Amino acid sequence: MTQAKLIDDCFVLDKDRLPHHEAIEILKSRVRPVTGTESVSVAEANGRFLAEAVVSPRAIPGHDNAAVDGYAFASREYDPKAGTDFDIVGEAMAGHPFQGSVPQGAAVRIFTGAVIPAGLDTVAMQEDVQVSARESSRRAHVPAGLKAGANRRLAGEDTKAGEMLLAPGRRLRPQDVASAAATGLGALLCHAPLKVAVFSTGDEVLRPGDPFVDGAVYDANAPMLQGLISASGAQAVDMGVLPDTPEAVTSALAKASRDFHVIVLSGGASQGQEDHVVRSIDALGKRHLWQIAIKPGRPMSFGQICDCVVLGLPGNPVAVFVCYLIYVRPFVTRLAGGAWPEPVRFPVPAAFSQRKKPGRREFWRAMLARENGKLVATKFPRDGSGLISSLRESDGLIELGEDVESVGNGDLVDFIPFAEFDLGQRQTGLECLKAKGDS
Ligand SMILES: Nc1nc2c(c(=O)[nH]1)N[C@H]1C(S)=C(S)[C@@H](COP(=O)(O)OP(=O)(O)OC[C@H]3O[C@@H](n4cnc5c(N)ncnc54)[C@H](O)[C@@H]3O)O[C@H]1N2
Ligand code: MOO
Repeated sequence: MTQAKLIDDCFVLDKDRLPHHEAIEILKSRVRPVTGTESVSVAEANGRFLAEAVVSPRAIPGHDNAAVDGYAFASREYDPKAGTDFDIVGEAMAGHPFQGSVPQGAAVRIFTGAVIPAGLDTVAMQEDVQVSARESSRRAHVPAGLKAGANRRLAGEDTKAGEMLLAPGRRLRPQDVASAAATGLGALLCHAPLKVAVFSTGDEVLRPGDPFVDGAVYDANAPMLQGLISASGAQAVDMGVLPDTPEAVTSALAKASRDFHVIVLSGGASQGQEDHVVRSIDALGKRHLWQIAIKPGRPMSFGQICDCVVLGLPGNPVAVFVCYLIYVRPFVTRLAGGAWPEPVRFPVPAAFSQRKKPGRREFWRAMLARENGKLVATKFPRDGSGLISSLRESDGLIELGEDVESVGNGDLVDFIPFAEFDLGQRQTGLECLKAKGDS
């Protein structure tokens, strides 16, 4: 008797599933910024998506100014071989320019940031200058060896008037905000925050803090998603846990679709009888994709209810995390007014060997380590999609394309550090790197 082969690998059907690049194309083609714009004070603009270009109305710095505390003089009156004595005729301080004109043969006592008086172009550092008092006047001996223009910061050397500093769509980092603030702009036109509703689903899911019940799991996905969404620059609102009934899922989605730009759900994404997310999207709106040839995260779905985007992620926390970083994050960023972000993939040698099933894209959790002074990637030893420990203990993801069938020791793999997704670094990883050092 021949026995029918059981489907013992839940990914055997991958050939019929949407390839990763097609899923990305669908997401990219369906997306445009959906939020309005608002004027935001420059300090509050940190982390916001810029809606219009920042063009500098002025040159920065506005004047030639001193880079050090010392004595300003005219280089044409200075002998760089022998040094020169100058009469000190006044002072220039930051915010208090020297008033009047500087006579021939004279220098001005000057402090860092002060405007260099007209006619002068060079500053000698005070440590190098000998000052002597002679009758009522004071003289400064500037030693040999200074170049014309030394210790002078030129007007406009940082920024030219009319220069475009920041393009629309940029997510403003502290250094971008500094650059805009330095031009004198008090407020910037930014996109209003994207509002994202976060639902967990499943009769087994309890909220952290609830008393434990046999057979239950605590909701790890919603707090994680809230952190991921905030890290992407959007506003997450926790909408609680939905029970496994079609009525509950459908009515919650219908209501949230009126109040939010995006709904992100976890759980109930696959084909079980208690999995209602896809059926609810179909009933209320339009589904654009479901089932991608990737691991983890295959049952992810994407659709819309009127103008609200719905992203249904699988329940397994690792699948939630990976799907969010690879698909949801760029999508949310674009909807929020940003450019589609591409994380940098760093080629790093593998310090392990492992076979891989071809035909699907895989994302492996990995740690960085140093071996003989070189950075290498080690794979987290276990693959389970429920292992939150693997997310906590890794430094990033190794991305393996559809054609890859195995990774051998020393092969270069594409490693994406979590820092590429604005998720910071694993502190213990850094300590570990330091401890192992290059010794
Ligand atoms: N017969 C098949 N079974 C499964 C398939 C399949 O193709 N055929 N796919 C597997 C894969 S892959 C995944 S991923 C999961 C996805 O299923 P669901 O999205 O329907 O997820 P659930 O069944 O609701 O949950 C899966 C797992 O995750 C736990 N979970 C759910 N929500 C949370 C939460 N908020 N916090 C922590 N953990 C959560 C849940 O208890 C389950 O253990 O389906 C496979 N099965
Ligand atoms: O791919 Mo599921 O998404 O393994 O956990």
